Amino acid sequence: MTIYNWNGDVLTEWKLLQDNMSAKEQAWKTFMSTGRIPSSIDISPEVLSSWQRCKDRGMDPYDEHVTTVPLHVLSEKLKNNNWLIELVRPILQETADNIRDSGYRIDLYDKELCLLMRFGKKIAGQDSERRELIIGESHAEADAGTTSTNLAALLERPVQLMAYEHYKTMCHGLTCASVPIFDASGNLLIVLTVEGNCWPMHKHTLGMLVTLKYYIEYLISKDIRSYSGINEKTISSVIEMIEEPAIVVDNTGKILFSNTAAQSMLGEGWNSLIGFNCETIWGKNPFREVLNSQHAVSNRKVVLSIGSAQSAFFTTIKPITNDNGKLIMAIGVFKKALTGKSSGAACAQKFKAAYIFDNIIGKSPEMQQCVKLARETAKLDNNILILGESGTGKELFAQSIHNESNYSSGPFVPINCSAIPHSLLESELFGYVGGSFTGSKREGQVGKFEAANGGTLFLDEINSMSMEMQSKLLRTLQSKTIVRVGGTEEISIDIRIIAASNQDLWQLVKDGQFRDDLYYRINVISIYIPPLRERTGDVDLLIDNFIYNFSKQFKRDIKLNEDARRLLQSYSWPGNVRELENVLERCLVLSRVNNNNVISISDICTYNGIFEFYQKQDNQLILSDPPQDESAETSDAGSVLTDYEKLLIIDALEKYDYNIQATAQHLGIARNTLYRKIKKYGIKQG
Ligand SMILES: Nc1ncnc2c1ncn2[C@@H]1O[C@H](COP(=O)(O)OP(=O)(O)OP(=O)(O)O)[C@@H](O)[C@H]1O
Repeated sequence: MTIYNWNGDVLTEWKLLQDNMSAKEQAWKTFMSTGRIPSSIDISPEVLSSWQRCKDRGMDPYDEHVTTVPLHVLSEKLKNNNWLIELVRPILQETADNIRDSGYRIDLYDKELCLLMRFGKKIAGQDSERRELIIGESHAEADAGTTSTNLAALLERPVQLMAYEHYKTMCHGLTCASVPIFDASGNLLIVLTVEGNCWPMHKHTLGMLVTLKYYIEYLISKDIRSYSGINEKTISSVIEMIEEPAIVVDNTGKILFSNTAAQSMLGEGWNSLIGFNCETIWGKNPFREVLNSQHAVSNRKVVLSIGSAQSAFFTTIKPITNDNGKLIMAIGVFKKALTGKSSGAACAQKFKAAYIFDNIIGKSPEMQQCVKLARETAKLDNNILILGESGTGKELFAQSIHNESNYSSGPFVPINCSAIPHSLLESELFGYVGGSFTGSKREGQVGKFEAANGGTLFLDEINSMSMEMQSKLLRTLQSKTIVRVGGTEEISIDIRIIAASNQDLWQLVKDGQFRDDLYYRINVISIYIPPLRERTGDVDLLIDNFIYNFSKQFKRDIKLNEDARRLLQSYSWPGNVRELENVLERCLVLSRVNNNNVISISDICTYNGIFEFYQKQDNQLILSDPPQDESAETSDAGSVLTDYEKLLIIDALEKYDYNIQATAQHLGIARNTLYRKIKKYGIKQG
C-alpha cells in the first residue's frame, strides 16, 4: 500500500511503517499459535506481557464478543463521574470536532476502564455494527485483551497500539492511543483513548493526546473535587453520614456533591444539578453569603425551587478552608421546614385569625396611635409584645397583626399561659412523643409550636409563665427548633411570636420573676393598649358597635336611652372592652326577655359591677331619671333597681328628718320628682 501526502509525494516513512506492521502481524500470528515471537521481530515487552496474560487466561483472540457492564452499574458510574464528564466534555467535544475528518474519535473510560462517553463519529470501514463500541463496554484486559486503554492504565503513561499489537483480531484494523488522567494525588480518574482506522495512521495522535492529558489534569487540579485528602470518595462518605439532605459547593458556588437524602430532596433531576452554580439553580441563596463572608449561617430559612415547586428549608452552611486558610468549599445541611403545605395548611384551617385592623373600634388618639404602630410592625417579622390590662383588645391586635403579616397564610395559634397548669404547659407547647408520660396519647401529640409552624403563636399572659418554661421558650426562640417531650428529634420551626401580658413585664423582670434575656427577645417591638377609661370617646363608639351587632344577632331593633348611655360613659370599666361587651350583651338578652326595645339604667344596673358603682356615686343620675318604661320596673331585673332607689330615698328622708326640700336637694332632684317617687314607692312620710 502506498501512502501519499497531500502534495502527491510518496511518504517513505509510511513504507517503513507498513513493513513494520507486516512484521508485527507475523509476530502476533506466531505468538497465538506457539506462545512465542520470532526473536527478529521487535514487540515491546509491555505488549508481549499483556498478550501472555491474555493467553494465560485462555482468551480466544478471534472472539468478537463485547463485554458490557450491567445497566445499573453503568448508571452508577455515570453518576459518580458526572463532574469529570462535565469538566472534560467541552474540551473533548471540540477536539473531536477538529479531528472529525481524520476518521478519529475520542473515548472516555472510567478508572475501571468502562466506556462512559464517546466523542466523534463511527470509524469508516472498521466499525461493523458489532465492532461499534457501545457505552458500557469494558476495556479491561480480561474482557478486551490487549488494548492501549488498559495498557495506559496499567503502565500509568501514554500508550499507542497499532493493528496487530492488539490481542484480539477485532481490533486489528485500528490504531489507538490512550492517556491516563490522574488527580493531583496521582489517583487514576479516567483514561482517554483516540482511535481510528489503522490506515492512514497519524503519528501526531499521541502527541495531541498527551497535550490534552496535561491540560485536563491542570483543570482537575484546580477543581476541589480532586484535592488531595478531600477527594470525591472522602467527601461522599462524610456527607453520606449526615441524615438530612447535605450539599457541597466549591469555592465558586458550583455544586459538587449531594448525599442520598439530598438526592431524594432534589428529586429525579438532581444529577443534572451537579456541576452547576447554586445561584443558577436556586437564585439568591445563603451559600453565596457563606462563600463571601467565610462565616457559617445557621438555621436560615430558604425557599428552594425543586422541580416546579417551591419548598422551604432551614439550612446551616459552614465554610471549609484548607490548612492555609484558603476557602475551598462550603457544606450545607437542609431541614425541611414544616410550613405551608404540611402541618401549616391543616393548622391554618383550624387556627384562623378572625380579626383585621378594620375591626378595631376606636377613634381616640391613643387608639389610633396603637393601630398605626401595630400596622407598621405587622410586616416586620420581629417578635411583638402587647401590653395592656385584661380585656383591652390584646388578642384582637395580635390577630390583626397576624392577618397583615408575612405569616398570614399560616395558622394563628393562641395559647393562654395562665389557663394551663405549669406541669402541662410544656407538653402543650412542645407536644410529646407517644407514651412519654402517664395519660399521654399513644400516638403522641403535636404541640402549639408545631401547630403554629409557618404562622403566628400568640402567647397570651406570658407573665404567668414559670421560670423553667421561660428558659425553654428562650432556647426555642434562639435555636428555632423544638424537641417534643420524651423525644430526641429536633424539629425546625418558623413562627412569629406575639406575646401579651396584662402585667408590667419590666417590673416582673426587676422583681426577678421574669427572665430579662427572654424579655429582650420577645420585646423587640412593644405595643401598649391603654385601658378603656383613658380612651376619650371610644366608649360611645364601642357601645354603638356592640348594640348594632347584638341587634343584628338577636334580630331586634334595640336602642339605648340617654341616661343609660351616660351611665355607661361614666363607669370606669375595669374589665375594659370585654366588660362593656358583656354588659351590653346581657342588656340585649334582658330586653328580649322583657320584650323591651330600649335599654335603660335599670337594665344596666342588673350588672353587679355597675350597680356597685352607683352605690358609691351621689346617685344624682339614677334619681333624676325615673325609668321611662314602667313595665321594665316590674321585671326581676328592674325590681333590684327600684328597691335600691326606694332605699336611697328612705335613707335620705331619714337623714333630713323627712324634710322634702333638704332631701330633694341632697338627692339632686326636683321636689316634685321626690314627691312622685315617694308616692310611687309607697314610702310612708315620717
Ligand atoms: N377596639 C376594639 N374594638 C372592638 N372590639 C374590641 C376592641 N377591643 C377589644 N374588643 C373585644 O373585647 C373582647 C376582649 O378582647 P381581647 O380578648 O382581645 O382582650 P385581651 O386584652 O386579649 O384580654 P385578656 O388580657 O383577658 O386576654 C373581645 O371580644 C374583643 O373582640
